[in-house]
Amino acid sequence: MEFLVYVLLGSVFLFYLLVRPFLQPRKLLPPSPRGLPLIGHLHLLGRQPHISLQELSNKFGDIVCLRLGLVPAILISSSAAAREALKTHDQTFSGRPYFLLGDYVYSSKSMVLSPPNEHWRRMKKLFNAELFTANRLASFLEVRREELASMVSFLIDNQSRVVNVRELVRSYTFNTITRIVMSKRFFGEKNTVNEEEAMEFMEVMEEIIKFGFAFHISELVPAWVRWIDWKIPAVKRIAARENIVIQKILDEHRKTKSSRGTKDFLDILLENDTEGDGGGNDLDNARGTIMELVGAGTYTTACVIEWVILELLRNPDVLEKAQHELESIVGQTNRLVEESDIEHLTYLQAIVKETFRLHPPAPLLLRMSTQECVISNYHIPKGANTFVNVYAIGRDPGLWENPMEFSPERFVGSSMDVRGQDFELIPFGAGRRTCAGLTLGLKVVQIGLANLLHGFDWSCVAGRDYDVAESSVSVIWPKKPLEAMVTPKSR
Ligand code: HEM
Repeated sequence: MEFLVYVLLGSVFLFYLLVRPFLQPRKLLPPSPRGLPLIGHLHLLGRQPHISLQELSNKFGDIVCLRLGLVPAILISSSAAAREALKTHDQTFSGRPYFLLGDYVYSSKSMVLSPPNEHWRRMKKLFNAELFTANRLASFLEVRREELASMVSFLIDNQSRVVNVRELVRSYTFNTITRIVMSKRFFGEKNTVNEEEAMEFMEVMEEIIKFGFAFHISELVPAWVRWIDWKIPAVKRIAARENIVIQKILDEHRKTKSSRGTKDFLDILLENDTEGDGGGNDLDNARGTIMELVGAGTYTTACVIEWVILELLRNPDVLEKAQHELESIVGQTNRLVEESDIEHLTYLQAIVKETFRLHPPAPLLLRMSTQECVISNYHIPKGANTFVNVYAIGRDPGLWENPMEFSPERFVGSSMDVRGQDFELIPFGAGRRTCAGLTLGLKVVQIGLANLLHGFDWSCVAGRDYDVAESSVSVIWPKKPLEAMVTPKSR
């Protein structure tokens, strides 16, 4: 008898398990293309994922459900859905996907790659209260001026020669950011490091960026099987190399402390390092953060300036208008354009916005849903890697008239901005994971450009292509490094 009761209860329980999925209200997932076993939709990403994903959303809609390996993913490609995700559900989408790099190279002390954990919150507070305040940024005004002057004098010395614009602007943004972050200058005559050290730093940084932008098996499987990733030894080697480079910087930084008039970011990070071992040896926080700040702040700013110059060479009427504005606001003088001039240079600001619209350096925002939610009536599962396609939004014909045309005029008289409030244009992201260096990044771009355009005439090099093909790795540069003829204005 007892046995029969057990059998009956067991059968009822089994029946419940079988029918349970049908009793619950069905959750409507976003549409999804047909995937392959194991890899899911990975093969659809191609060499330029922002473009492949844009094509996918043209077919399947603003929100698409994907699977990358065994990890669920969501693709968002409209400004309305981006607003819902990054504003209405800001906290839910404040996660980042898992990156192998974050675990090993940054010892889980990355700001950019961390989930919204205690470490990230502490760093965010420090960034907002100490590093990126208006006063702190003002304390580096002279650094920015010196680097502008140095770029200008390089061009005067090399006038009427073909200039490699990528090298020129990369040196400018690199020197500016590394001086602010750690009082070091890597390029040019007055560099504070020797060539070998500069090469090593750049190589490590590029290795990290390249590694970070590739997919690795551990990023495509559940957490408990990440150990199978055969790239772990490679990432450990990169971490070891990075450690040596950073340790050198930290040792030297400590020695030169008394000679620094202004505190740099590293000084502040070290003063606030309560997570390290306190003995001045570990300093994981500072280690990861300085490399990240340099990585996040240099290539992005340099590539925007390069895209602007390329678009101006393709659109000489826009170039002429920008130079005309500069002459009328700054005057026909040989002085540097100052940061205080920028607010009056509205056409220049419109050019920068238009370039961000067509060529956002980071075309995909990478987030992770930290809990379930509903967007545009679709169910979004917890733990979904989420791509917001900033590139597709910037070229959406439903939002922009003649979206493929470079036309800064569309921003003249418009209050639309790049600071994360207008979801049609979010090159710096939006919400709580928005770019921490937004204000600094914009300053470096705008003032760099203003001086390049005010002081010099620009023209194409005969026989060179000036198309807008894009590179396929890391931040999105023009495919070929831009070259141009640059002549100082005769005044
Ligand atoms: C034109 C220049 C720049 C562009 C276009 C840019 C773009 C971005 C984007 C798209 C993100 C991800 C935002 C999101 O997920 O919503 C980001 C994050 C970040 N950026 Fe920038 N960035 C620029 C300059 C800088 C500079 C100059 C720095 C610092 C020196 C910086 C530091 C960071 C950091 C620390 C994060 C991570 C924030 C977090 O995860 O909480 N960026 N940036």
